[in-house]
Amino acid sequence: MWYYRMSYLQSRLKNLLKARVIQALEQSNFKSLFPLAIHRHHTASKTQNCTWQQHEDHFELQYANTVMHFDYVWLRDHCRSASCYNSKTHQRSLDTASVDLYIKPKTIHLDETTLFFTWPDGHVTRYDLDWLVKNSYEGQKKKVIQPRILWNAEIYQQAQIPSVDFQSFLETNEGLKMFLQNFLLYGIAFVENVPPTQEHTEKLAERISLIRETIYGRMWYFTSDFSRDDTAYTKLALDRHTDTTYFQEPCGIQVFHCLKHEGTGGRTLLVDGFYAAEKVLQKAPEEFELLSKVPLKHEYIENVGECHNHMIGVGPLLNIYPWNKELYLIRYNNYDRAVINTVPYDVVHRWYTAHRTLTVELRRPENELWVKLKPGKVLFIDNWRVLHGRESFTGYRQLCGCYLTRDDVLNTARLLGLQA
Ligand SMILES: C[N+](C)(C)CCCC[C@H](N)C(=O)O
Ligand SMILES: O=C(O)CCC(=O)C(=O)O
Ligand SMILES: [Fe+2]
Repeated sequence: MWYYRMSYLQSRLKNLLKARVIQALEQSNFKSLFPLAIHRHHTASKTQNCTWQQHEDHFELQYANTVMHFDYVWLRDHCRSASCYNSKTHQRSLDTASVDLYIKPKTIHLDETTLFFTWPDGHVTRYDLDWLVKNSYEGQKKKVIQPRILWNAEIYQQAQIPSVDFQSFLETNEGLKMFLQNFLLYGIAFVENVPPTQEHTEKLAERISLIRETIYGRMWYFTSDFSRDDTAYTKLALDRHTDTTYFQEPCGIQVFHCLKHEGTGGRTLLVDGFYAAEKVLQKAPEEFELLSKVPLKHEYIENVGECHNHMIGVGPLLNIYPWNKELYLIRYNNYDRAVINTVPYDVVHRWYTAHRTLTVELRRPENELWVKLKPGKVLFIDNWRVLHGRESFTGYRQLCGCYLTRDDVLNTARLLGLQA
């Protein structure tokens, strides 16, 4: 919690200082020096109800049931006029460092749904009111970046999500879009009737993304042959985990295709990490907070044959966007978690308590979705959200797959009109 307190205190201190400064200014009659002290404007028209106030250090706008606060530098920086912004490349041309940090508008006026700011040098900026609502901090705070359906086994099974057919995935935008929509909502999705070869699996992957090459290769192909220093390359059971927690940026998506299994066992376990984390948030919010604030290391050390690797990734178990507290990444791999030496003893004890609470949620049998991967059925897993594991097995089992770069999967989804 000490991470949290530091920044909280800092911001309290800042606010206190700000209040003091304003008080001091008012007491010594400095107010008259600032002609813009506070200007209130009420504009009620037939179509919109918009009110604004010009404060000393920011612009306050009420519109579409939202009270918004805009810094003047921010407003000047976001001018979309032809000289400040290239709307063809969608890039800023304005040199932000040339803006006076104490800039204030000379005049402000509203015309229909557009606000006009005239700056001291005469430059005019137009802001569409809806654009401001959409891009204000207050507007963003109320929104989720990624809509999701959190699930346990029953919720997932009841949803009866269809698998997408290989042909329709490769050849139609509808097939691909349906697949991606399900993938974004649930964090897992299946493609069926895939010819059981590495080449066809690669084709699938390339349809939605770039393949993320790692120390395991580009497309990997593995059996229980101990070829690498990792339990994945055995017949042992693997408890739920996310992969590559020891990368600074864990792989975004994992693709699995079981090409062959002559034997018993070997089912795949899937658990929605965000569903479990949400339960922790409801039951013990301070534990959720701790898991999202305490950074830890995960580590991969290997010395086998030609493979010499030492990877270290640092980050908290739960990663959230600070402005809306939305979860976007869970790192959970008890096998690969490194020595904890970055956390003082009293915090570490509370961290273990929080880790236990999360583990209890992740291990509830009702949260476990078990599937048997078969040749022809390819599974895509959001490795930032859904944990996977496997049952021990007998006999010869061959799995192929790859990791995908997350940015490129999301890019494909956005190009198809999905929110991602
Ligand atoms: C998928 N593939 C077999 C290539 C890699 C396995 C990586 C296993 C590692 N312990 C981790 O969880 O990251
Ligand atoms: O063998 C399996 O089904 C999965 C093993 C595993 O966790 C992995 O390869 O990442
Ligand atoms: Fe794994």
